[in-house]
Amino acid sequence: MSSQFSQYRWNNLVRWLAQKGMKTGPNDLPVECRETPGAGIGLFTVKGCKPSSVLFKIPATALINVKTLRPIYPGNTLTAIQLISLHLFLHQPCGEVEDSSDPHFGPYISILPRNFDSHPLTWLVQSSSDYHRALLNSLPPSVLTALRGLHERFLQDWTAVRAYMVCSVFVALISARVVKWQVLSLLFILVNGQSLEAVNTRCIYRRLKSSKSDPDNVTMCPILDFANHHPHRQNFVPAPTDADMWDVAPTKKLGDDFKFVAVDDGAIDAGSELFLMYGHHSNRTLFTEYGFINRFEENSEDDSPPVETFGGEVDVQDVVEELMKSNLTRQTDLLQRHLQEAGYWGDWTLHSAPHPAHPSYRFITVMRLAASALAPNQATEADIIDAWQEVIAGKRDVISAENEEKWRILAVRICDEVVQRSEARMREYGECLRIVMSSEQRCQWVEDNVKALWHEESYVATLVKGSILSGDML
Ligand SMILES: C[S@@+](CC[C@H](N)C(=O)[O-])C[C@H]1O[C@@H](n2cnc3c(N)ncnc32)[C@H](O)[C@@H]1O
Repeated sequence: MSSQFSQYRWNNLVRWLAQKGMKTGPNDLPVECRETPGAGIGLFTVKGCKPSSVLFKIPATALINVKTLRPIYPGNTLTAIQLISLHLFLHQPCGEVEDSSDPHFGPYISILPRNFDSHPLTWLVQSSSDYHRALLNSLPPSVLTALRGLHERFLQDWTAVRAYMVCSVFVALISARVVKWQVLSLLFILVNGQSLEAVNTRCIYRRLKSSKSDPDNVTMCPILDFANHHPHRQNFVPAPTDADMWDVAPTKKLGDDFKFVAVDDGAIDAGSELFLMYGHHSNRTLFTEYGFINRFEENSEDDSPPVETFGGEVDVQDVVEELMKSNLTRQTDLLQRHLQEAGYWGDWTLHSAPHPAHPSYRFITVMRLAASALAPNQATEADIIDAWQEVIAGKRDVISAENEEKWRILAVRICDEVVQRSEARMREYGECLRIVMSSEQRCQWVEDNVKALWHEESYVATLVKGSILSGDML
């Protein structure tokens, strides 16, 4: 979006919010949206804000969620994500220039991004481009697995939304009151099958239902929507509502207004970017769900290498599975069954922080079992499993001192494998993309993200190996 358009659409948004009763005068709304390098649009303060001061309060009627949408689509059984996706899909503006004609949320929908080419889900949904296919093939296996999981969820949501729209068209035809959008949308679905990434990347938790954990407790919220993520510099937060404090559903029909306040441990200077922390997510999750990653930060003081400030994490399930298959051919299925029954299958991760770098307990647990099964001793299968289960149950600390030594050797092998693989893939990567696309059509930011994911694999595995060998990690 050009800055001219973003200013025009921002003014429209603020005017619309004012019509809904929001205080938007120069002394009431100390924020504005601005372009940020590498992160699209961000939210910035236009004047200094005191700790705990109210930054803005969005009227409940301007939020897009189950409470505000259900009356527009009566009788549906869609989830919040599906309902919001449906509404955005039906009212997304065509092209770059037009605005949304939605009578309910038009100015808000008009300011949302319209291009999701940098989001990896787009690469899967529209895998027609050679470049997107090459990027997908370049992802670390654990990232691709997570992305395929997200794609599955996307397809389920899309199927539900589509079924609802087709059904609405038939109902309208039968009652001979065919509304224009319904016919148009049916054509759209049959011809296109559009993607709905906007929803996933822009929803925030909001208590709307009687149960705290109801998945429909999400909302899209104008203005807040421009807040980018920072792994440790969150400077504002949603203010808790009565519903949050009393752990009940909100009493008002559309829920409460949504208020945001500066954090209480520091003032915010004028011109600062306002950051939220989207969660303590690994880069694998940030990349698949939101399309960006936490980057290593350049060290401006001297020439030392960029520093990691977010806690690197690598999922090594595919490497562990490969090791089991090639060394424990006959026992692999049995080990998998026992790990699954005990709830320890998968999610085997290595971490660079907190110091010392370390593998997760789940990883250690699978290593103990694999090392035990690999050991050339007289123990029966039943003995091996019994001893391992006693460790999980806390009845003994370890299987044996020897097993502790052996799993560490295995873990180091896995770290070496991760490092070698990521170094090889980083070497091949640039060449592989150059072959499919000329440089003008490529996106450097996206390619750097993929490279950084590989770099993180090698960085974290090297540190974990160091901790194991030095004995830092007991
Ligand atoms: C809620 S929106 C934030 C506003 C967004 N930057 C925009 O231009 O509309 C979330 C999206 O912003 C981008 N984003 C957020 N934090 C980021 C960061 N730290 N670095 C890069 N992109 C970021 C990602 O594309 C993410 O999916």
